[in-house]
Amino acid sequence: MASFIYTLPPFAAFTPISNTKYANSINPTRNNTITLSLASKSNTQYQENDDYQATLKALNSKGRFPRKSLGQHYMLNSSINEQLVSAANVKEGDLVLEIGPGTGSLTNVLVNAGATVLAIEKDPYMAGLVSERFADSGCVKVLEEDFTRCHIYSHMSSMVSSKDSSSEEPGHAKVSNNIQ
Ligand SMILES: C[S@@+](CC[C@H](N)C(=O)[O-])C[C@H]1O[C@@H](n2cnc3c(N)ncnc32)[C@H](O)[C@@H]1O
Repeated sequence: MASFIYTLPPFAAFTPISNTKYANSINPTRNNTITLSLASKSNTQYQENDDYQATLKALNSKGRFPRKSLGQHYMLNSSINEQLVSAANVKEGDLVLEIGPGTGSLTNVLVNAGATVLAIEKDPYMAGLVSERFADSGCVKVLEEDFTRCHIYSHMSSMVSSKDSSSEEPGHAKVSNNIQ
């Protein structure tokens, strides 16, 4: 598994920020029952806690198991996601392409950092889940697609233009993922 966030000084070179191997994630070989309950947003954060217990509880009720074929295992430690986002220096106004949001735990931290997120998720169930989770946020667009077949540029550029027209100082475009 590779876990990293790339920072693109507007559409320039990639710089890997971090690599976490299987730490604090649900192993798909474990017999965990998985359901994701959708948290309500607080005043400043979309969801305050995405830690192990919260995620297990969330993954519990719909009998949903991680699919090995899609390399599904989920980050259960919100502080690691916070470190990733901090290391990538994600700031208010940034536009982040997130490949494979899964449960949306990293998405949540990105949103709380002030980013707008384009999340591309191949699994229809997880895509629906993330869409629902962030439906009210106004800053997450979810595409149910295989990122290798997705016309990322057109989606990113349409989001960049809409952001540029609404802000005085455009942010950076960044890419994050945690896929196997
Ligand atoms: C290892 S999980 C990580 C989920 C989440 N980022 C986390 O850290 O908890 C990888 C995610 O990528 C998705 N995925 C795998 N291959 C993909 C592809 N080709 N295009 C889009 N999403 C993909 C999986 O369905 C899964 O939700």
